[in-house]
Amino acid sequence: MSRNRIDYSRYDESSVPKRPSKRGSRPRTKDRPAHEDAITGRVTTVDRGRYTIFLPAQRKTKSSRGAKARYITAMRAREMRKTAIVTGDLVDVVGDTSGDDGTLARIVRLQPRETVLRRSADDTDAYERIVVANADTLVIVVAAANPEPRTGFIDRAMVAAYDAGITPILCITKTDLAEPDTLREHYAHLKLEIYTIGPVNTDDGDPSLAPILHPADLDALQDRLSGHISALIGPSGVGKSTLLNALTGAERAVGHVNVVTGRGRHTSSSALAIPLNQAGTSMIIDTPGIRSFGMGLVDPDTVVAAFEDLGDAIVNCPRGCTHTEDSPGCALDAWVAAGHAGESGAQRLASLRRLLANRLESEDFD
Ligand SMILES: Nc1nc2c(ncn2[C@@H]2O[C@H](COP(=O)(O)OP(=O)(O)OP(=O)(O)O)[C@@H](O)[C@H]2O)c(=O)[nH]1
Ligand SMILES: [Zn+2]
Repeated sequence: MSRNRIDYSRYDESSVPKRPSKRGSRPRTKDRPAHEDAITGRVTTVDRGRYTIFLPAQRKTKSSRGAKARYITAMRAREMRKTAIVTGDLVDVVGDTSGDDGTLARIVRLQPRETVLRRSADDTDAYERIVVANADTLVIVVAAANPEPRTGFIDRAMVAAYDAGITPILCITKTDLAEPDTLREHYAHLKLEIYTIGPVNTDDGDPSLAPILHPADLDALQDRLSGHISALIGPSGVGKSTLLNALTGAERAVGHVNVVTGRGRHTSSSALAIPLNQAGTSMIIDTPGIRSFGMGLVDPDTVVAAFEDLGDAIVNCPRGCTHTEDSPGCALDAWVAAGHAGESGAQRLASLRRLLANRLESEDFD
């Protein structure tokens, strides 16, 4: 599908072309530099020029001895110094890739990104910077109560996800404190996938005890996240750490290293990817310190196109149509009136337009 996308490179030096397809990931032979022996891993976190990289387990073959999953620390090779590399990036590394203490490998290539999430510009930085690469799922975490869920937050996170080509899912925590029904209804027409998470030790227990999350709730979410690279975002206090610990706790022995950072406690404000399996095909990416996703560059066409029963309508819209209620000649109204979006098409369109309008509000996450 070809869309008129904004040229992000004008805004952010760290942009790289999106990967057209899984197959096109190898650079063309004429461009392929040396380093044929490089191996590929995923950046799990970045701290002051040092990249922690998860190398998945490699099966033993005739030409290779195989290897256990491990973390290594690397820096960028000289020719990569101007290339921004973020959590979630797939990189090719050479040098000492043993992961032994004190070793430092070199990143010689950045693989094309499938998706990017940007954090918004703020007082300290005028640019929307890429903070997570290659996530295919965005888990939007809100509490049923304490703090009260805010639909504005959820809406903007959804728009950021759709714009980035990422599937958003909603995870409602603290279901012991309130029924999540109102939220469910609010999003029913958008067909947003919703998971609920509650504790087994409700109210009557000692409030100083950490909540133990319900295994059935966790299983359902874990199943959904398996085989995916998922970024987690949520306002402060919703129980994100509790959830992350529950989801990843059982897997801390992966690769026999501290799976959280590979190197002790996580202190940088960079996003942090936590592998859930040895193959590195399932990961959860925590996004601490990211208050909101960058939406200054959101393309309304891309967001509408994410809705399969509405996206086809917009070829008939005037050039530059923003698809809002007051956009003159927006073809979505006629499309829905003609029944192309089904019986609840009107509500669905209203919900979509609410998303598009809410993205322009500059409210922070917390
Ligand atoms: N009642 C109830 N409390 C919970 C639940 N999950 C977490 N909490 C409590 O909510 C508070 C916040 O939980 P955290 O896991 O620290 O939340 P967080 O989202 O990581 O918060 P920040 O660190 O501020 O970002 C803690 O006191 C938890 O014990 C739950 O399911 N029910
Ligand atoms: Zn339109």
